[in-house]
Amino acid sequence: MKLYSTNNHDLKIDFQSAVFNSMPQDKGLYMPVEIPALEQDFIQHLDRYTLREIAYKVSFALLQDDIPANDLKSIIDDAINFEAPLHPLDEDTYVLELFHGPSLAFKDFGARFMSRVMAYFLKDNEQLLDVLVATSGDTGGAVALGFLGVPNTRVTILYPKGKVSEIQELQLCSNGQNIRAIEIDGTFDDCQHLVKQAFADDELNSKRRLTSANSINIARLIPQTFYYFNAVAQLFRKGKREVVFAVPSGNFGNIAAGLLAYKMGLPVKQFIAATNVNDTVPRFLETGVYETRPSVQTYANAMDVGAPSNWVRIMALFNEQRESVKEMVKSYRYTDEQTVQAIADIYRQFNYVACPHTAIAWLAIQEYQKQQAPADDTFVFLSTAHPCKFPDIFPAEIAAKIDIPEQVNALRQKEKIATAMPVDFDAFKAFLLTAE
Ligand SMILES: Cc1ncc(COP(=O)(O)O)c(C=O)c1O
Ligand SMILES: N[C@@H](CCOP(=O)(O)O)C(=O)O
Repeated sequence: MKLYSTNNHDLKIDFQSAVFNSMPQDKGLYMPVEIPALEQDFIQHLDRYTLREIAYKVSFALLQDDIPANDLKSIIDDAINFEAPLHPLDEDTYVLELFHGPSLAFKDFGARFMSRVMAYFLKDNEQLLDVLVATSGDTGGAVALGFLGVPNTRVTILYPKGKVSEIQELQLCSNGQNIRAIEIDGTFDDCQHLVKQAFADDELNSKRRLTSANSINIARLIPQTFYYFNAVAQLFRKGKREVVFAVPSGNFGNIAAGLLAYKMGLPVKQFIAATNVNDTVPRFLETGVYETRPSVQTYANAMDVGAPSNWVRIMALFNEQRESVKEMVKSYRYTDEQTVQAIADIYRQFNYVACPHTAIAWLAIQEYQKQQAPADDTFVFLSTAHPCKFPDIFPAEIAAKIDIPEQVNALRQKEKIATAMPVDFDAFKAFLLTAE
């Protein structure tokens, strides 16, 4: 697969280079030069395939020139070793549960695939790979588990102090080995900015081999297409064909992957990007003005992103045409009060406990339904994290219903180890240069 920079269409590189360089020097993002259309026979008969078979077919269409078929299959089988089931709320509404991986968030798809792809490409005796990741809550934990013990790699996680849940923090800060955490006295956007500054710093790049495990890295995006195909496969088995996906969105990597799947031929009627009050994208779609703002802290903390890095990819998928994006992507925003109310409503109506991010996607479906003429649609909202990661958000009655997975009980026994740091690039650079 050849990739170009969204800031310079003449700059083209191969997949392996894009994985290790993660971001072009011109600060664009890498996108496939050509998006392969999947065979109609495969699309029409998705229901015949398992998640892993789908993952292999989709990734092979993209990466056949980069990773031999058998190696790709081994990577998939190792990385995607958990399911993404659809849970019915009613006849036409389903939750796509993406939290059955080790870190209990959808990030496991991207992080596990990416770590295995990097390990595959890394050669013995190469310079240590410094993997940087900014997190607003979930990415860091998934990346930590994805890279834990991977030889020749070292992960540095930056997270905003006081803005992640206790369980998320333990997932970031209790790994040891080749994983270390920095607690930044700022917002997620500050963390993301520090990481981007590191990639642009000549001295740092001459002395360290840096790469990103954020969704700016194309290796994170590809595996996130798998579960959209697999959701449609599950719906086909139920005889359902017209699907509307609602995606809780922050950095817009998840929905960008859904739109990539759509461009590869996945039949989808509509995407809905649901945000909290960090509403850069819904404002842009309404007004045409793309204005990033400092992020605001909310209950859906992993979506507290004021400058969503993947939006440029979505614009690129639609040839920079806002009107075309608007046709395929509706976008609505919600406050914390609405989020808490939605959690209670979902619980009361369906006896289902949704995390705050997931609840926002459900709200967006309600809004979309109000605005459209009735149709024979099936609604799928993505559940991006296990509710146990956010125990403080739920009223006691609902919290009591949450099944706590074994790995969370084990986490609570562990010690938090993190380096405290202000929002100061010099301090971050010194840390990367001096620490062994
Ligand atoms: C639980 C959860 N929901 C939603 C999101 C938003 O996803 P994206 O940043 O891909 O838009 C995130 C973080 O990325 C998350 O951790
Ligand atoms: N919501 C994310 C923020 C990082 O986004 P990513 O798209 O780069 O993974 C998180 O949970 O950390």
